[in-house]
Amino acid sequence: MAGAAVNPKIALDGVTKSFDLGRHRLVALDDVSLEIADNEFVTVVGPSGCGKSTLLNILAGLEEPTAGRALVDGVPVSGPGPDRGVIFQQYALFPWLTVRGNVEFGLKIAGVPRDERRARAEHFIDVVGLTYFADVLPKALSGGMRQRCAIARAYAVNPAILLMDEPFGALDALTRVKLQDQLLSAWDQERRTVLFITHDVDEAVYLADRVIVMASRPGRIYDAVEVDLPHPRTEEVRLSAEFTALRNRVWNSVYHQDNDRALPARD
Ligand SMILES: Nc1ncnc2c1ncn2[C@@H]1O[C@H](COP(=O)(O)OP(=O)(O)OP(=O)(O)O)[C@@H](O)[C@H]1O
Repeated sequence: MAGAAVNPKIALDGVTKSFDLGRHRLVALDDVSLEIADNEFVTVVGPSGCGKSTLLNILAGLEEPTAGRALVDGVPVSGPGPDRGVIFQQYALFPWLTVRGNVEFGLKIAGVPRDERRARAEHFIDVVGLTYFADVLPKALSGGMRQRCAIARAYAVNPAILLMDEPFGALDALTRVKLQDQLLSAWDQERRTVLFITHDVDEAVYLADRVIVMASRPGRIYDAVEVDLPHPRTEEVRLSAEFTALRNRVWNSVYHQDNDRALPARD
């Protein structure tokens, strides 16, 4: 099993997911087992179609495995829940609500009283650096700012787990780097268990405690790379020889995959 924690926050136990495509059956995930510790930041990289989103959707409770189990705190996932905040590439903000309104929305649904709602929203709007934009509508925000708003909204409901599916994929390189730093600084302040999907190997290494590399046909875990770079992650870390070595290691694992190999299961 890739990563064995004592009491894992998240566990995938022999998860297989296949889709019926009429005359064919597509195995999107084949016997995937993975454990993620509480407050661990795990990134997932791999070629297009290797099942990254399927894996995240199963954990989010949006898809059901065909075989095997997804567990959170030892309890099988049976649908979406407030313990798991999900952030997709397309920031799904309500266009008719201000930044504050968007961030408060989930709290309102959760029945959080007005004053506490306000205070919590304010705090997380601050954390993502949108203080001066709290009262504007999403249409007045740039793409990066909208994504920061989505992050504040996910953080505000205080989920123990953040599931992020290429959240910075649509952004320019500079905004992306800034959001990576902001996400890490938010994570340093308010630790969460994070599963973060990306196509960007540098991003995967920079953010993670551990990078999971997947392979396709069938989708499976191919490699797991521990990232022992210091925190806080700074530009110095990003430019260090240690970072480059890890990045090259992950790059090789993603782009020079040996089709017969899969990470052997640990006992
Ligand atoms: N609802 C579905 N019905 C049929 N096939 C699906 C469905 N969802 C995913 N698949 C297939 O499962 C495989 C894995 O898809 P998935 O989106 O999980 O891959 P991915 O690694 O996230 O890809 P990408 O990096 O391109 O976003 C793909 O071959 C895809 O076509």
